[in-house]
Amino acid sequence: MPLLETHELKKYYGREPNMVRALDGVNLTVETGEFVAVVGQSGSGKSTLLHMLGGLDQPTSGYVVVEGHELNGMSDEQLTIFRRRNIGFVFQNYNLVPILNVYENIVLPIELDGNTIDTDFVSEIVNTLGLDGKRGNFPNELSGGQQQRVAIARALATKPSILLADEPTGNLDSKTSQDVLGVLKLTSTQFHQTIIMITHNEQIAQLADRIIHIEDGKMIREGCGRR
Ligand SMILES: Nc1ncnc2c1ncn2[C@@H]1O[C@H](COP(=O)(O)OP(=O)(O)OP(=O)(O)O)[C@@H](O)[C@H]1O
Repeated sequence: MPLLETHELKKYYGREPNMVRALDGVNLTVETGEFVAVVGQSGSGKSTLLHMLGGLDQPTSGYVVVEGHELNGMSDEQLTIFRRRNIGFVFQNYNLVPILNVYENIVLPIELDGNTIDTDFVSEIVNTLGLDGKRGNFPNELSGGQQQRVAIARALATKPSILLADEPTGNLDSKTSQDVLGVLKLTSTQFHQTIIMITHNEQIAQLADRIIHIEDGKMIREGCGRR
């Protein structure tokens, strides 16, 4: 069974004659441990797809199955819990909590779910992501690249089935982008973490195992990255 599967996924906004077909019949299958990049131009439907995969929004028709759970049948409350336990999100703007330090930001989702912190695992993440010396720092004391590392660490801390990254290097210069992408790649190999990353940048997408091109809400072709 694939880790994630979509079937004829559609998301339409508005009504005819002005209806926007943001997603128009996407059939996608992702296996455990894969690093998949979804590439497309602005307005091609990338964010809409990611929102559907992460249960942040409901499709017009079609469905998404993650680890055997069909997201579309879930109530908002069930979805919130499902997301917290199964999906790690990394956004362009980091979304860190400014009044919490690095360590507190990383373990926050675990605490919100009422779980005991696996301190060995969190330490492994913190060390792997090069944040050991920054545990007590606050987000405003970190560079953009460091903040994104914290966001990635936070996403990994709950051991999610899937990490969804939405233009994770969109706010970073090219050198820092390479650094953060290296961290994502390391995450994929070291923790065997399944990752779906969206980007408009072909070069960035090359880092993934598999590249899916999307245009006008449709998957137009698929290829392999450079690895
Ligand atoms: N809430 C909404 N209401 C109406 N139209 C929307 C809404 N959200 C997205 N769209 C439209 O759906 C299409 C796909 O948008 P989406 O944000 O998924 O594209 P994208 O590939 O992520 O673009 P970008 O790279 O610029 O973020 C666009 O035409 C957009 O204008």
